[in-house]
Amino acid sequence: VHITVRNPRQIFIQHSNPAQTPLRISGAGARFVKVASVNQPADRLPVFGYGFSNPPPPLGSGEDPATQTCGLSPPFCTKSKYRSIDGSCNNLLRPVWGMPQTPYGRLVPYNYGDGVSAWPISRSGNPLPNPRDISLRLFPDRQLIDPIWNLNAQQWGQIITHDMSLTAGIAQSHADRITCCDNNGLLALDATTNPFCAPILVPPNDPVHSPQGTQCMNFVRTTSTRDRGCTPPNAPAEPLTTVTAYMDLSLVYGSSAGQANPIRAGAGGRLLTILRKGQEWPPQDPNVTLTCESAKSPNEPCYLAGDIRVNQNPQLTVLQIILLREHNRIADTLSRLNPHWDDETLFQEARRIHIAEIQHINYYEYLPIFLGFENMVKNKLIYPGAHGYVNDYNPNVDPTILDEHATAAFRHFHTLIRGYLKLISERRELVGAVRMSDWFNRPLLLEINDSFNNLARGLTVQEQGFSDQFWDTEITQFMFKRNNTFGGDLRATDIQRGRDHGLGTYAVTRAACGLPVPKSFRDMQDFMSTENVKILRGLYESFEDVDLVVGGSLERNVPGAQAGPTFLCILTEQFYRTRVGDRYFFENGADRDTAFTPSQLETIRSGASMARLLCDNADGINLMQPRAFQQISPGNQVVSCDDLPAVDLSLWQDASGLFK
Ligand code: HEM
Repeated sequence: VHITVRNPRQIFIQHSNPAQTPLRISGAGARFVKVASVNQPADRLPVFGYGFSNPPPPLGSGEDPATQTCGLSPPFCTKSKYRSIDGSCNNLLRPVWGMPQTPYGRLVPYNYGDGVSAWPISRSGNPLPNPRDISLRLFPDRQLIDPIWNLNAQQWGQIITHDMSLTAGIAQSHADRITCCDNNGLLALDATTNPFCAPILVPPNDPVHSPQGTQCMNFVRTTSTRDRGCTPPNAPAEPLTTVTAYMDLSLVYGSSAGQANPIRAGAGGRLLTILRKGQEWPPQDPNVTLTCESAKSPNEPCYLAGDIRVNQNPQLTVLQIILLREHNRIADTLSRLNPHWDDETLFQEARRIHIAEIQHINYYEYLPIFLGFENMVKNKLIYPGAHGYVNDYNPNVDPTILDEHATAAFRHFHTLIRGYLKLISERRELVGAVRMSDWFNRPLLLEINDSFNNLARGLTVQEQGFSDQFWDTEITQFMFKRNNTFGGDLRATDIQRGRDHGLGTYAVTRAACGLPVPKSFRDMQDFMSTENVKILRGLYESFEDVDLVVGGSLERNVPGAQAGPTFLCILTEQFYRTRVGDRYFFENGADRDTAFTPSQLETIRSGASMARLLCDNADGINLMQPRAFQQISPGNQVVSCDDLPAVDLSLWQDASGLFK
């Protein structure tokens, strides 16, 4: 069945039997008819289903690179075969696009209380409903699990997130730099005086926190262009992101030379590792007490990587380590094939192959699960079965991460999180489980006995949570609880962050997506359940006040996808831009200096898979199901890792010495 959401912009989703969907996904086990290579004219506007074109101002029309980087010196570009570490010069005409320390992009105008930076308010001028109250009433814990996809699908989403954005000035894992609400849940002196403070107040009827006497949860506002003094007086504050926007594994390699250099080994093109009990682990963070605040001793493992969030939760850290080892595995193989290559060539070539593998996994294996296969094909996000290059790079498409994506739509997938993590043996038997909140910011767990391998297998065996309005209490009652009985609430934080960034409301964003716009609470029943609309009516004064973060998460999922129409619109737009706005996207062959050879591209397409990534980089994993984002099932049984296709790195052998 084709589902068509109303004109002029449309979402097409093929409603297919979900059990069959995975068979359509590329990677291991894909069956596609080959099509010829695709050439998109480079100067076309993004002909994308939703029609957001946001054409950039013509060059020379006052676009000032210095303001775009908020005071940092604009980059000087030389054309290179390799991506820069900070994303600069990916777009040769607009070299700051996608760089760290630049503002998030926007689909709809800012919605601050005063149009500049003040906290958003309701139409009537009254405060918006309390975010913790909204969380308690609309996002409770029901433990509904996904029948098809495993925890790896959930966890990989966080990897993609960390590759794409990071709010400036916010720790997102360890203690914030400003205390608006102290560790005992009491309002601090700064709460009312520090302009960065917007603590989440605990409502008096909070069944969890009120009896404890907890008044608040800490919340620090994101650093914006105004805070850095690079916005004119009456222009809206633009929140900043601090990592590269590109899908370039910045979480592995860092987003600046200062981050990248300390994690490089300086020989063999490798990243730095420490050998313990015969396995490679990331280097130690020099500031254990700050970074891994839950560590009981400064000698506990606390990792340093390209992203400051690396230690945040055990399964995130498992995947970061898998990615670190994959880089070194590629570098070691290249070094054997090409003994004449120096450290820099080996590093850059390994990085380039690694990024291509992950882009392939992200677009052809992961995203179709959440955005819907047909939706991605129709909107030109993927070209399944393509043979040869897909030349769709468009220098007019800005790859900057949209605030609506990072602060609302992609955060919806916090709903998939499971609070207890299963430990699974090689025989795929349950050997234990850990509670997430016992191990936030404490990666020691991974090095206890065989936990790393057990957790990695657990990712592929345990079910992810269902994509719905139900959230696990480990992240709504116990997040970063440290030594306390209870902790923070990620859902309330997401709602508060949306307001902090002045996101447009739910109704305004629906309009921007070309979706039917509600004219009353009652109209909202077309997109969400009557019970939820009733609760919304009890919380908000007007349907026009409903936050995007809240309304978007309550919509019924579009068949074949794991989000409602509004979030699907935003996600599809973002991942379109991320692909088409990246000159180095792995399928792009328009520029011979940066392209893979046709045979290299084919081996990435046929050999890179999530299953192979896990097999190759966890010592104890010798068996894996081919579709590693999907639970083990009759059509997806574990097989020997040796039977899974692999990327043929011999195609990078440089016998002629021409490479260097
Ligand atoms: C156990 C898993 C996870 C935990 C504990 C977690 C926790 C957090 C926290 C604490 C923040 C910052 C909140 C704030 O202060 O605004 C955040 C941000 C975010 N999370 Fe998660 N998260 C998890 C998994 C995921 C997953 C699976 C996704 C998506 C598939 C996701 C998407 C995002 C996004 C897009 C942001 C905003 C990033 C930025 O621009 O800074 N997270 N998460």
